[in-house]
Amino acid sequence: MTQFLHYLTFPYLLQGCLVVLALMVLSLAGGLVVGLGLALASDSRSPWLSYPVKAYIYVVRGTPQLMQLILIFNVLPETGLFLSPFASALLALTINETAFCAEIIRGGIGAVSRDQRIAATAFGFSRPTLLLTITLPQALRAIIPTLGNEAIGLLKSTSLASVVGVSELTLRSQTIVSQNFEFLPVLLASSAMYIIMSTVLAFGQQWLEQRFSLSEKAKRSAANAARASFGPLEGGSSQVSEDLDIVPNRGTRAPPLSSQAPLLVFDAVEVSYQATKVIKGVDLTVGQGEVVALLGRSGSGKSTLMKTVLALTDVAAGRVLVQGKPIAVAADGSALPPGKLARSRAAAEVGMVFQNFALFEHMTALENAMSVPRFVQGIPLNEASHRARVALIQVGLSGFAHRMPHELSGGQQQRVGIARALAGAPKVLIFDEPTSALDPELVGEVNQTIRTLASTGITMLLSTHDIGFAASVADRIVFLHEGRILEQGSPDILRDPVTPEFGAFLRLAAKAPEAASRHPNGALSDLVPMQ
Ligand SMILES: Nc1ncnc2c1ncn2[C@@H]1O[C@H](COP(=O)(O)OP(=O)(O)OP(=O)(O)O)[C@@H](O)[C@H]1O
Repeated sequence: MTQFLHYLTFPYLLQGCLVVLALMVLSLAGGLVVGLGLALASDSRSPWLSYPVKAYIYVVRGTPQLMQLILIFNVLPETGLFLSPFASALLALTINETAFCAEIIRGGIGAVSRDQRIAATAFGFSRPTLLLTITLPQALRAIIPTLGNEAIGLLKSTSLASVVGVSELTLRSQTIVSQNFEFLPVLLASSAMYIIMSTVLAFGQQWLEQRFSLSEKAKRSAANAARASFGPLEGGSSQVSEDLDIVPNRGTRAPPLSSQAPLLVFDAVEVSYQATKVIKGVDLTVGQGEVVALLGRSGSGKSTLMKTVLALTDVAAGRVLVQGKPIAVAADGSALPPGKLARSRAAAEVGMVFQNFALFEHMTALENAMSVPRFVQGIPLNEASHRARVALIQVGLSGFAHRMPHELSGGQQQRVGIARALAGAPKVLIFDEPTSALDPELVGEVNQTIRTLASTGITMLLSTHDIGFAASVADRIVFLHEGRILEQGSPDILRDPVTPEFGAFLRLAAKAPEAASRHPNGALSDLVPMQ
């Protein structure tokens, strides 16, 4: 025991631990930095980039680390590059780490929901901003456990450096043993040192997991909210009513300003997925201040048509104009490159609300609402926060600003989604079936929020399966069937469908009792013909 304790505190072995830690920390850091680049390149759409990177990862992961170490130590001098044993070992370990970290990071990025990335793209986040503010923070949180494992594995792998003469812990233990033959105390002491270092790493991993967990962030946000009250916006100060004029609530809906140029124009739009045409020549305009509701069966193309507004899906023929301009096309008719396309989306002043909310899960309600002013419009922090708070008040969620999405009901999450769209001060709001992912009892609060917004005179294009709601909110109903507009007109067309397809659609919808119960002014059957 005395011998064991003697070696456990033996400076020669402790210095070996420092070499182990230096090798581990430096190669992991290098592996993470290069691995991030490799992860992004391996997911690149360009095969010239992705295939070589995939091949590199395949080869590095498939060869023994010891062989890589010996190869680098012996082959590099033949090319005229002489590295110390430590540098050779560090290079070999780092190369190995790049491949493993690339795959770990790629897995983390893949774990971030696609909906969030689509939402950020729709709002005009540039690719680097999307990566830094949405994808990486969530990916890193997801990979902490795997990364902890990787760090511990790497700590042990540093012992391989002993074969090229790096004087790390294993080599130092062997040196002592070869001189005094005290195998047991020396090897037990060095093993205990490895275990102590691994334990520190495991605690570090646990701390990081805790620190970056969503529930921990929720606790911190709640504590912050308790410390600093919500501020002057709460309680209906005059500042609030002034600020709410971002979207002034006039109580009753202003008539559409049809004399002005339309905000949205769909001109003979066609969209195909692979060989299947799903939008087949749609002509539609949405005037300023108009609320247009798209109705149609599931699969009729409502979401696809809405996605064309922000160029989230390619248009095969025709054009879509927002405020008179195409989003994805340059003046010379060429397609905009990604950076310019993101700026074009941001400049379009379109706010979008998604079927599945697509909230940024690592951000509080306030941060979600701040995201567009802050990361897309470059508005300073204080003003972005102010705008976001105003938007949260508009959707009736001022008391929930510091809640994380997972602490909100579906209806509240969707209202945060609406606040996020509003905080960018859009000219047009697009709602893609905003209530279809909600339990029936939560639909009312979201519909009421949309109705209130509609009464302010903001331009809206919305798709819904809820005919009663469409009738109560829209100036114009548009019926889409198999990618074509079959009928459109005032909500009165709901009482008097012309085409058999629209009649059949309305009868089918009228049979759904939950749809009828959602209609604010009575049963849906009052509105639609029952044949
Ligand atoms: N990414 C895609 N790849 C291939 N086909 C797709 C894709 N997205 C949609 N489609 C197809 O395009 C058609 C229109 O889909 P879309 O989602 O626009 O309909 P929708 O009217 O919004 O339906 P729902 O009311 O169920 O949301 C459907 O046949 C659908 O299967």
